[in-house]
Amino acid sequence: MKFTDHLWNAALPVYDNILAHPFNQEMQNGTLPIEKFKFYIYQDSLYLADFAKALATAGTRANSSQQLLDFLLFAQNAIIVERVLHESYFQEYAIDFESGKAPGCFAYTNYLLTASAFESFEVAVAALLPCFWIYKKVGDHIYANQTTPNPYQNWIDAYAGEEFAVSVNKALDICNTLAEQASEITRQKMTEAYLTASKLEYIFWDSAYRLETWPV
Ligand SMILES: Cc1ncc(CO)c(N)n1
Ligand SMILES: Cc1ncsc1CCO
Repeated sequence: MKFTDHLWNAALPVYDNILAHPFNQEMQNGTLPIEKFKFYIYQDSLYLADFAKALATAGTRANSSQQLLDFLLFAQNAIIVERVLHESYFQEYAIDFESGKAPGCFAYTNYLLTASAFESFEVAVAALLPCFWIYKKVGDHIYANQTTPNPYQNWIDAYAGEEFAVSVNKALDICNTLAEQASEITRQKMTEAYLTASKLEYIFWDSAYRLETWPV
């Protein structure tokens, strides 16, 4: 069994809860209120900016120039995706939030930045993997089960698309290669990091659905 199969099994309950979350259910049937989508897009632009930094930071500790290049390309793609959000949704929906990160986004980005800088490369990769893999799985699931026409079609297509799949498969391969050469303790830490980041993915969607704010 591949290490990533083990990771998938470990976080399966979290994934099932992500699919069942009203944000994704309503995204799938096209009824998600637009204020919630706008809030999500704004939070996601803040997320992607830090995610790009985390990917580049993790890359600096890669074991080979190929892995460094892969992570730098992921970082570049995350910046490109963030810019597309600004050029498309921010214009279309006149998004003009100034509130900054909600607690869910804050928790997730800080976790990824910390893991990418202060954990081993192996653990950093495991922490960054749910951003790829869970989004791909959720995108594919929604694409296959969606109501058509759907106002969120562009978003769905981006994550169900073939271009994104290439990056996801590359990240999975790197994670498996690292796990094969790692000690059992490191593999346990990788599983822990993967689980934490998966739960933070859930928290991120839940935060958007609740239009989460900070206590005053
Ligand atoms: C919160 C979050 N996780 C993952 C992705 C996909 O990279 C995204 N755009 N946003
Ligand atoms: C995982 C991920 N999400 C948005 S961009 C990116 C890197 C893909 O190359």
